[in-house]
Amino acid sequence: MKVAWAGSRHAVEVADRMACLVASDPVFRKDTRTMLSRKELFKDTLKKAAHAWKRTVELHLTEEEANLLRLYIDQPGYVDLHWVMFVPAIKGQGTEEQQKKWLTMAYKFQIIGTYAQTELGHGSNVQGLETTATFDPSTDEFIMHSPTLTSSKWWPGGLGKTSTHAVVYARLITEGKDYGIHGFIMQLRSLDDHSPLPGITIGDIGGKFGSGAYNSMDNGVMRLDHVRIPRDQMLMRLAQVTREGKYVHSDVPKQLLYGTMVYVRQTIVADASRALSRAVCIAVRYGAIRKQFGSKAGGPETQVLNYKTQQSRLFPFLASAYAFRFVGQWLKWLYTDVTQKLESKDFSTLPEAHACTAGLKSVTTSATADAIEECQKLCGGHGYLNSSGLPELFAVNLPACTYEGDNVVLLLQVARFLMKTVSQVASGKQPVGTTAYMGNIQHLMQCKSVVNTVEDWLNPAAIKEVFEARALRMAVNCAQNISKAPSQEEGFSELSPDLVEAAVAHVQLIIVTKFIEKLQEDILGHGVKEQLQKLCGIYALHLIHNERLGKLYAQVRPNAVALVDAFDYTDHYLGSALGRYDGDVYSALYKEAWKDPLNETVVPDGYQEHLRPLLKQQLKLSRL
Ligand SMILES: CC/C=C\C/C=C\C/C=C\C/C=C\CC/C=C/C(=O)SCCNC(=O)CCNC(=O)[C@H](O)C(C)(C)COP(=O)(O)OP(=O)(O)OC[C@H]1O[C@@H](n2cnc3c(N)ncnc32)[C@H](O)[C@@H]1OP(=O)(O)O
Ligand SMILES: Cc1cc2nc3c(=O)[nH]c(=O)nc-3n(C[C@H](O)[C@H](O)[C@H](O)COP(=O)(O)OP(=O)(O)OC[C@H]3O[C@@H](n4cnc5c(N)ncnc54)[C@H](O)[C@@H]3O)c2cc1C
Repeated sequence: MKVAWAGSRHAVEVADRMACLVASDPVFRKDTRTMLSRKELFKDTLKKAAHAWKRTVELHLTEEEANLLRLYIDQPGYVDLHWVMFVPAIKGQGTEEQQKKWLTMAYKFQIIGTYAQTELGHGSNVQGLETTATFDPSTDEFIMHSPTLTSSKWWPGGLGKTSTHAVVYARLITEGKDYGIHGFIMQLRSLDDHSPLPGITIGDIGGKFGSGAYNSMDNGVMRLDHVRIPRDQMLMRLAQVTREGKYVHSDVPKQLLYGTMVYVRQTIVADASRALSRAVCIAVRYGAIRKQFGSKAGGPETQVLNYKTQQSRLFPFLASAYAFRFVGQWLKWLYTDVTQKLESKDFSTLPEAHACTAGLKSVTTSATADAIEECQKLCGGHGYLNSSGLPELFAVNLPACTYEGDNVVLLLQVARFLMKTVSQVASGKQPVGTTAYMGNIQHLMQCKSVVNTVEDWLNPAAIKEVFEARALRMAVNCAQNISKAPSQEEGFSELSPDLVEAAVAHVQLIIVTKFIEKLQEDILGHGVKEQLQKLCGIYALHLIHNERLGKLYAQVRPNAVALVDAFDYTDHYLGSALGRYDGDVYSALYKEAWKDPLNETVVPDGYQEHLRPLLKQQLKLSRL
């Protein structure tokens, strides 16, 4: 099962090696992270990032190994933005010459970069950004400027205190005309003493949700006051400004400007499955250890995992973790395929790639955030302790519902794609890829489900047809209702809640389909495929019909702990007293409690000042 989860034997081996490297290095300790002040936490992040880089160089780690090392350190920081957004933005939007110049420095960490798109006034509406980049032909430079308070860059990770450079998104103005949003490389801080360059005001935007968690990241604010940069720092793969100031657009779709977001959304699906699997691992292992009430008077107490209510709340998350993992692996393949096509100037699959990455990012991160919260409840009181690992896991993953595109805004993008596809089908065009099922409209609009029993849900053809019919009927229903509205735009706006539901149904169909396709592969190991078939059934059925699931849960229960062991997480990475591999939960909880700064003294600070006078006062009053 470990191989099925990881994707290959090689993936299991390299992940194990990197996880152990991190777990065995004292610099990467994280058990007291939630007790650090913001300043201490930030400094700890700087230390860990520098140490990780030192180890990467010393051990000559490959890119794959270095990425895993960063993942297992498990502490958001400026390096995430550098590798996940700054480098990909230059790769996707820079010319070969620009890539050579900037990536050479970025790969050696001679510069640290971030992705500065969002502003105080606009995040979702990228076309509404206000920062300007005005070309000055007299000096061959762009003047980068924040004309209003709301144009302040706001949120970019690593911007606050660390980044030396950024890809900054701004409105390109040349020859008096506004050509809309483009990317520019800017140096922000001195490479000698790290002070901001003239004209740049820069800082951290302040503490965020939860203790520890995303507070290790210095999300930043930046204002630009007529800062000049050379013309060749405009990213010029998609469009150029000539020496004379002429704007020239390449013959590529302008949406490629959004390419970095497509790339990152795809990686976020993998992150979501990992976060969900960690929460499920904690809740399942703890559920096997925690006992409450006896079945008979004097008999042994019951493991809480054996309660049917516990199973019906938890096993759909277990199934979802596997479902998201497999769809994430497929999405990575899709992204690679689209990128290769783009390189040979085939842009035909770009809209589908956008819809798939946007939709899957949205559905998987929303489900993951909800599930982590529920796992806290599934662990009872102990789940609410920081030492359970769940509060921090929740706080770190909650913003994934917002960053890289608000989840509702992204589902509306999927809905827009679906409405276009429905209208193309109506005019006789055969849809392809993940919308190919819409071509089967006559049948799917009328067919009746052949699913009657739990066993029917293990029949892939039956499952797929149910999900196809549901997604298609919801999309067609929306399209019909939009066509009755005074205008397309008004109809879309009025029906947006229904459109979001239709988009979710389409995305869930993709997830179910990719799970089924995974089951058609050669899967080694005794009983592994059978367990995955049950999980696929649970994932599909829990979205449609909760009542019939009890039988499947009972079949999964004997292997529940093994199914989470297959995630192959070290105790260090899981970071949970409740989810420990050895099950020694109570000693761990007890030991963790004594690490809290409040326990440094037996009598707390503040006793003499506040508590003692109060108690004495009350004592005096009672004696009167
Ligand atoms: C150890 C670490 C632990 C935990 C951390 C875990 C993981 C960390 C990993 C990664 C993440 C790291 C850090 C997070 C950092 C976060 C960064 C950010 O948030 S960056 C900012 C991201 N911002 C957004 O996503 C903004 C969202 N808005 C948009 O994308 C667009 O504006 C929107 C699509 C909503 C609207 O675009 P617009 O042009 O205004 O409108 P329109 O709808 O008309 O679209 C026009 C046309 O273009 C098509 N299209 C839109 N987007 C894309 C795209 N990306 N690709 C291709 N095509 C696109 C759209 O469909 C339409 O097409 P048609 O005209 O209909 O054909
Ligand atoms: C932790 C974190 C890290 C981030 N890192 C970065 C970074 O590194 N670089 C960067 O540039 N940005 C970053 N961001 C910013 C992030 O990309 C934006 O916050 C995100 O795109 C959402 O935009 P917004 O904040 O403007 O939300 P808004 O668009 O203001 O959303 C507010 C509400 O309005 C709703 N809404 C908005 N538009 C519509 C619509 N058309 N129809 C229906 N409902 C709508 C949304 O659903 C939401 O409920 C980060 C954000 C966070 C939280």
